Amino acid sequence: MARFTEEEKTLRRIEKRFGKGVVEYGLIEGGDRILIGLSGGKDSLALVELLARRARVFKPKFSVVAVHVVMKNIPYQSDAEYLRNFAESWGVPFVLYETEFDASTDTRKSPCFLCSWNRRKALFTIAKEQGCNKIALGHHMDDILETLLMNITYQGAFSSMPPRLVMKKFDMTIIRPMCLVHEADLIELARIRDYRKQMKNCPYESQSSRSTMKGILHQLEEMNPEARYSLWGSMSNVQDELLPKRTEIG
Ligand SMILES: Nc1ncnc2c1ncn2[C@@H]1O[C@H](COP(=O)(O)OP(=O)(O)OP(=O)(O)O)[C@@H](O)[C@H]1O
Repeated sequence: MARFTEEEKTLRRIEKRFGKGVVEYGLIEGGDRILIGLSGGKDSLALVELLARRARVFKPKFSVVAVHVVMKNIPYQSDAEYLRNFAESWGVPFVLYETEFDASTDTRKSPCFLCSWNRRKALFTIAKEQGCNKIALGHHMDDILETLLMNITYQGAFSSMPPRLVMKKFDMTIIRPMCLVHEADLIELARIRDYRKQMKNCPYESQSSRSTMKGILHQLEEMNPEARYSLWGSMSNVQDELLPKRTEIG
């Protein structure tokens, strides 16, 4: 019987969960042209690799193109040449898109909100320019579960980031093909492949409540090793009749 090394096992696990997410949530169809948002972080680097490999073997055919958006007014640094070489080494065409926004026009909104809103807008613009019908983002299972816990805790809403979001108004679909891939495996992949770390991260970035939630997710998994699967399952097992419902007044 074939024996696999720990590295091979990690790679096979990632491929398996990636494929399962793609199929289970119907993320890729023949003829798709998918724009990959490549931030330079480990997750979107992995996404380029996984989608590129699948594009080679998947029938019916689909195609991919990667874009890195640079917000010129935010002093973070990314190595665009590294990203270009990385994408092209997987046979994925690479686009660098520079844009900026004026934070003084809306001082009520935080720079992070404005930056991500403008980045999202840029992704839609490039997707249209590149003839893409889908935009793929590098969120993984842990991101989605942390967002679920954050939305329950801070927004009082049972919601998260769906694997597939059809935006009719923009004639565009957002997909998260790594929705079933675990972050621990992506950390391991980054080590195996020796992905280069982002040169300088955004100075405004505050990850505090997200990293606290990451800790809480780990604590839940210590209590119950199956906790992440229960949390995931809860999103498609909402037992409406067992939840509080206000009676209409008047
Ligand atoms: N500057 C960017 N250019 C293109 N796509 C981006 C950019 N920043 C983020 N994205 C897309 O949005 C996703 C979520 O962004 P987020 O900032 O949460 O991730 P990240 O921590 O920067 O990096 P990663 O998810 O790649 O490790 C990324 O995985 C990527 O697909």
